[in-house]
Amino acid sequence: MRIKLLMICKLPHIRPGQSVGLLGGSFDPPHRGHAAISHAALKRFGLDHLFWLVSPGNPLKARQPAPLERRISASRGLIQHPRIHVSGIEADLGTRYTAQTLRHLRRRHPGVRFVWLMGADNLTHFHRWKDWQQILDTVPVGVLARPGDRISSRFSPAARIYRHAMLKGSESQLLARADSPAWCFVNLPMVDVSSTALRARGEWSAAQQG
Ligand SMILES: Nc1ncnc2c1ncn2[C@@H]1O[C@H](COP(=O)(O)OP(=O)(O)OP(=O)(O)O)[C@@H](O)[C@H]1O
Ligand SMILES: O=C(O)c1ccc[n+]([C@@H]2O[C@H](COP(=O)([O-])O)[C@@H](O)[C@H]2O)c1
Repeated sequence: MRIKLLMICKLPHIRPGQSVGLLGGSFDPPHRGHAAISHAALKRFGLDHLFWLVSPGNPLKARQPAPLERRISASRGLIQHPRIHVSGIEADLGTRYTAQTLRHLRRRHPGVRFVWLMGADNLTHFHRWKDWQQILDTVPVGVLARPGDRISSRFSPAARIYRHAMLKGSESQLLARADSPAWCFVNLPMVDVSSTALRARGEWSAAQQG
């Protein structure tokens, strides 16, 4: 039983020396914006693999998301790429906070270069996350531009406090192999879509079609 649990709690496909992006999110529902930043992150940060960590629930959001199985299945329907994998690893690990998830994954995958990925809106509020400085001090962070937050996020408390650790967009290929703290903001053609807007329009099931 214990052996089975340890196997489930590992991310498949990855090996020491590889660089692996982690995009955590509610994916309630998944949409084109998630796909666009994933493709951009693979390319701009030179990642070998990218995992969507479909979260049991954002610890800062009171609203209960749709059932995890539904969000995972919709995510798998939306993203089909040989190096992008959809996972419910946080539910398997029993973690909810990103710092906790990263601690588990780094322990279980020594030698793998994890990169935490997020849209610019999350950089704006990053200083409210549990152990946010520990995240930045231990794992490179890639931030993808998002409509509405592209400029303001760069003046957020986390961005200001860690300004010394910022790589230029033109240095994005260095991020995965950089010593922490290191973070990099990349611009990309932005996709103005959010799960909130899709839910408000009652488009949850149509979202898979993008
Ligand atoms: N259109 C987008 N452009 C850039 N980043 C995005 C976009 N949509 C989502 N992201 C990023 O993807 C990650 C997961 O996002 P999430 O699943 O919360 O989607 P969301 O559209 O932000 O949802 P909600 O509207 O419910 O907050 C977050 O880091 C978020 O910043
Ligand atoms: O660890 C935290 O304190 C924390 C606070 C807010 C959000 N997160 C994570 O950030 C990711 C994006 O969340 P969301 O709800 O914007 O999709 C998701 O993996 C959440 O678990 C994590």
